Amino acid sequence: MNKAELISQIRQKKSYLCVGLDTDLEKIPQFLLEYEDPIFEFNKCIIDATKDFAVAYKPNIAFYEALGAKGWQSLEKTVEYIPKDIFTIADAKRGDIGNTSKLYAKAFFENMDFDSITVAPYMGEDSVSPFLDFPGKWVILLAHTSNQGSNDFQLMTNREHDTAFYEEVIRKSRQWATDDQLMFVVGATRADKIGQIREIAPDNFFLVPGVGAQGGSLEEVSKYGMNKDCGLLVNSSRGIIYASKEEDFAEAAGKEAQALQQQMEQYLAEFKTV
Ligand SMILES: O=C(O)c1cc(=O)[nH]c(=O)n1[C@@H]1O[C@H](COP(=O)(O)O)[C@@H](O)[C@H]1O
Repeated sequence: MNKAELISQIRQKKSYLCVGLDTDLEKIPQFLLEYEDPIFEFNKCIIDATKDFAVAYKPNIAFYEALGAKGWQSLEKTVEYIPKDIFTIADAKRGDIGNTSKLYAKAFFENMDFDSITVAPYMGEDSVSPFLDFPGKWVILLAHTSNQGSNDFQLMTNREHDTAFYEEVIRKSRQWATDDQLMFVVGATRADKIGQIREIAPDNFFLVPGVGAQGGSLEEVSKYGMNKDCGLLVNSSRGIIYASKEEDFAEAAGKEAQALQQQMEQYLAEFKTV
């Protein structure tokens, strides 16, 4: 999916919601365990209930990999089930020497038809560029993440330029790809920094996880992070998919997604720059 199509979807649905499919056998309603593929059954119900409010889905690959071959099958079926006009993110956080990255890219862009993949920037340009060789596919580079440990390296200062490491990641990687192929991860718990990050990357989309279970503020990230195209995909995983652990789980997820979409509609009217 290209940038114009993504923006058009955001306009139509008045939403920049990404639903995180972090599907865990221990957390899904236990009656689903009777199905042949409980993970896919759960995802299918969640997708049906949330697809009118969401512009993206982000399965976190760890939840599928942990289940071995069966988990990969559930993931493949899930990606195929997501409506084609909705953006898909393989949250795999990959990146390795060039020939290895190329095979990671094949796994997620060819064997499975994901639109994008999350990539760790630590190994540098030749670990990221193989993902960019796939026309129409996106790299979502970790910049300033939502977790506590992000302080360990991402905030280290480059004394020469007086910039933080995560800023260097953004500045440098913007030379490798246009904003048609490159997004950045900025945690919702970093709302205090998002305005400054927007100045460094005015036209790139940001994937913003950390709303919901991690306590990030949707209002703050929208206020300081939005650009003229919206420029945000805000993810919530547990806050939506585990809104109820009973038989009404899909309905509850739909309600949660709708509530976020309604706030987003308001923020799009209030904060989107012209
Ligand atoms: O790349 C990510 O998606 C990601 C980056 C980050 O900085 N923080 C973060 O929580 N995530 C992912 O976003 C999801 C957040 O899930 P919830 O906290 O349940 O909404 C998980 O799949 C995380 O792996």
